[in-house]
Amino acid sequence: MFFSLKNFMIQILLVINIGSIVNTFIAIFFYALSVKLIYCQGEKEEHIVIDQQIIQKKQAGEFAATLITDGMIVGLGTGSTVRFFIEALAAKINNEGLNITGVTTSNKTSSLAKSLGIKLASVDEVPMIDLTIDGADEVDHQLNGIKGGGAALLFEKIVALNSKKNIWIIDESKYHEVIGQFPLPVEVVPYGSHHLLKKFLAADMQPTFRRTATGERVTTDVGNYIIDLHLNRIEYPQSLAYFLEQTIGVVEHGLFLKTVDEVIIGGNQPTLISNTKP
Ligand SMILES: O=C(CO)[C@H](O)[C@H](O)COP(=O)(O)O
Repeated sequence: MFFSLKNFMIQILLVINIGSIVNTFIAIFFYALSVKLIYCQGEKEEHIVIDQQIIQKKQAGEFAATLITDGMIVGLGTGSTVRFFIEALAAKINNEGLNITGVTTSNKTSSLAKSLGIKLASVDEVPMIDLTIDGADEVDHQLNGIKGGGAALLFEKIVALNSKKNIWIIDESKYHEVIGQFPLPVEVVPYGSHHLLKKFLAADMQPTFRRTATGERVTTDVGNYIIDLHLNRIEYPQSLAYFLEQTIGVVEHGLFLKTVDEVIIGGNQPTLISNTKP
């Protein structure tokens, strides 16, 4: 009797244990399923946001092409948004037989424009550029901008400063109250660049050398390095620009202040924001 009661108790305990193990597995299964569902949902939303950005870039680029008229000398910026503009411009030149001269801001843009048959000249071969269409990485409500995500900031600034009018084309995710979320690119001479990095580090600017996917330092079209400053919020862009311009070894920085005349934000009806500041 004693033995059979003991056996009975063991059986009960086994059943309870097996039950709890099964329950644990079921719980783990449903937990994993819910994590996967949340993850997939997040991924899907991220894709929708990215798709939306690409659509707006295309809308802004194509709208900018409608502003180009016969005989213009046109500054051609760099980047994925400008690519849409250049493609639309090349089609317009072909369809309407326009005489357009492009002035490019990078080797990448030169190759693209040449491949599409756009006539090119260097900035020194033209008296003045009529209109430059470029992208931007971030723009604030005063139309200060951060540029250089494509490492072309030096030529972009030279072309912008030699243009009668500058227009940036962006998607709405780049338009913020204050700039600084996008890391600020600073183009530096390789010689002494480690000391510059330490200087920026000491100034709490969170600097990093920009690197390629394979880990090499990114070099610009003229062989300089890019140091990105992770500042998060740039409250006083003018003072920061002044500090960087006084720093030996800095060739150029990505703060484009009082440069742009209009910003086009892509949309079904693109939004045009004019710079009203003198
Ligand atoms: O400044 C730039 C390149 O130096 C680009 O204009 C900027 O990075 C925007 O690029 P995208 O249109 O690909 O978002």
